[in-house]
Amino acid sequence: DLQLNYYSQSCPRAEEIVKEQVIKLYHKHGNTAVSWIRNLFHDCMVKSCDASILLDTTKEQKSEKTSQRNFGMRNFKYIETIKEALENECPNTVSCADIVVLSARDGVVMLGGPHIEMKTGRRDSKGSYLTEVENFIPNHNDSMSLVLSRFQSVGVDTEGTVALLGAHTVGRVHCVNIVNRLYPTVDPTLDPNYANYLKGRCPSPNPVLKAVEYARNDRVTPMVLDNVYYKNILSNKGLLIVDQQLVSDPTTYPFVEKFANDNGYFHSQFAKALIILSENSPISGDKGEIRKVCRHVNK
Ligand code: HEM
Ligand SMILES: [Ca+2]
Repeated sequence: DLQLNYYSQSCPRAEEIVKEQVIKLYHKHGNTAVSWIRNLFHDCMVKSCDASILLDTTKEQKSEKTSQRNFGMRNFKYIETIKEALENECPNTVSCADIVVLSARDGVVMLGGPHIEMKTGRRDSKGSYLTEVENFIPNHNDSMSLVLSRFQSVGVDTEGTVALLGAHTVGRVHCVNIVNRLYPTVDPTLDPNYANYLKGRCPSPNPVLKAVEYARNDRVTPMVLDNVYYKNILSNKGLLIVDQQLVSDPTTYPFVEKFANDNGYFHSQFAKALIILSENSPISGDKGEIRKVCRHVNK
């Protein structure tokens, strides 16, 4: 079972080592901290927090990273940097799944979010679940009722879902995920000045998939995990359809207002929901394994 400080006997400095590495990496590549938060969602949502997202494609199976829903995910190689630091001190002890969770926790702090107590003791999957990804991770233009039901299935309620989407207060979105709101006509729910900015970022209606054309999720404080996201969507400056729907849907709107008015309250609800997500069906006992390298299963 998961517990606080699971490694206190087997690797007393485990959490400290993860934090040191997250801080170091943040100072070299600030966007690593952003990636760690997205990693937690894309790993934990699909079956369990079991580091299945981290596995590379092999002869036997294709990586979850190849799913369209995981498009744009980056910095996986730096997970290995964290893992190597842990292996140096305590070989074969700390799971990649716990690295996913602890690095997200520390990434949140680097981006000015709350410190969140997270349990550890997860084990790593022995395979990936590419074909399952689309059953769990919603698309950027799915309906709010589908989004809410997906999160409900892992125990996150409506308020928690609205809080978790606040993660879109950091990072970027590639033009492929935006152009459907700009061309041939501008989505009427989009602020016209903001639409012009987005057209400047994404000048072509048919962007090349891998082109480095993207817009910041939040232009005001793009590297701070704050409630500006909610202020943006209240003024029709949501980037994705799913973001903007939080305002137009009457079940989510009250929470948008609450979070927009109170950053501390947003942080507390974000923390609560991230813990629930991080505890989604962990692998424990003698199932799974502790990977030696996060991108492939043990030989
Ligand atoms: C309905 C739920 C969600 C959908 C449909 C969704 C969709 C997306 C899309 C399409 C992108 C842009 C990818 C790209 O073009 O590069 C993105 C980025 C991001 N998402 Fe989500 N997301 C959802 C929920 C979440 C949650 C719950 C979190 C974390 C708690 C999260 C964290 C992030 C982060 C941090 C980025 C920026 C990544 C970067 O800059 O590298 N998302 N999301
Ligand atoms: Ca997973």
